Amino acid sequence: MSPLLSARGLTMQFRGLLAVDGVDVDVATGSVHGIIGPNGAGKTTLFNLVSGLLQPTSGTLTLEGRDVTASPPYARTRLGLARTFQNIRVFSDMTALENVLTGMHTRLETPGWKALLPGSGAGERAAKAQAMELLEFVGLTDRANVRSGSLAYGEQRRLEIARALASRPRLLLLDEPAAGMNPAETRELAVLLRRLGERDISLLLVEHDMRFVMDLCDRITVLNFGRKIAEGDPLSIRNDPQVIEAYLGKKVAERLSRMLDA
Ligand SMILES: Nc1ncnc2c1ncn2[C@@H]1O[C@H](COP(=O)(O)OP(=O)(O)OP(=O)(O)O)[C@@H](O)[C@H]1O
Repeated sequence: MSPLLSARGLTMQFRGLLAVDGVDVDVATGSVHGIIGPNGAGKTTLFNLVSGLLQPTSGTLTLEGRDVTASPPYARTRLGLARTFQNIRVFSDMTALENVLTGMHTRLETPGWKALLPGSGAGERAAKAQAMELLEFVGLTDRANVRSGSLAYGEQRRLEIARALASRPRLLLLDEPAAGMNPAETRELAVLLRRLGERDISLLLVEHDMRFVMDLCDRITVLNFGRKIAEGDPLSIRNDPQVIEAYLGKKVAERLSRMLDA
């Protein structure tokens, strides 16, 4: 089966700096794929290239076999790509339900926000029912009519995911989904993300929380100084000497390896 998302030689140069340097990545249908790497490795830049916020200096990107290298973000959304942001972006003055309805505008004939207007009848009811189903899926049914700005942090993150799901993505990009969460919220999030597979949604995520990444991902790509230095399942990545060295520095990695060998 051809990959859902495929990057070939993806490169992004900011003036003299190669933030992403000739990266090849395939995200398989049905997989949870993590991107990790030390600070400044190029993870966010890679993510912005995939979602279309940045145009690569060179390289190609295909989504289900279609070349989307030059497509703007909204066109990628129509083709099945959705994302959440590191700094949660919900509309804090809208209710949770209204936020999810805004996420439907890419695929509804009656845009989500219009469905909120009185008198839009069947369209309004159908859109609300779908939005409520998504709120139920993320565990926020009883918060539907609460102003989003007053939700707890972990709830806002789940709301952002519900809104992203409203565009019916095939691939959901999550930028540091566990950032700022307490351990209980992180565990709940992992359970929720695993259940996305039941909906035929694949995941590509950037994350610093190693335990979260190792527990959740089927496959991990490791970047360092913009280059891909390793790729594989969590166990092989955990034991990869180049990955250990990238995180710990050469000297510490060598000392650790000597200690483990002794
Ligand atoms: N718009 C930009 N202009 C110039 N340089 C940039 C720009 N965006 C990122 N960079 C540089 O590109 C490199 C990669 O940055 P990026 O934010 O992609 O790394 P990262 O792996 O996401 O880091 P972190 O884990 O700290 O978020 C860094 O050296 C960064 O300073």
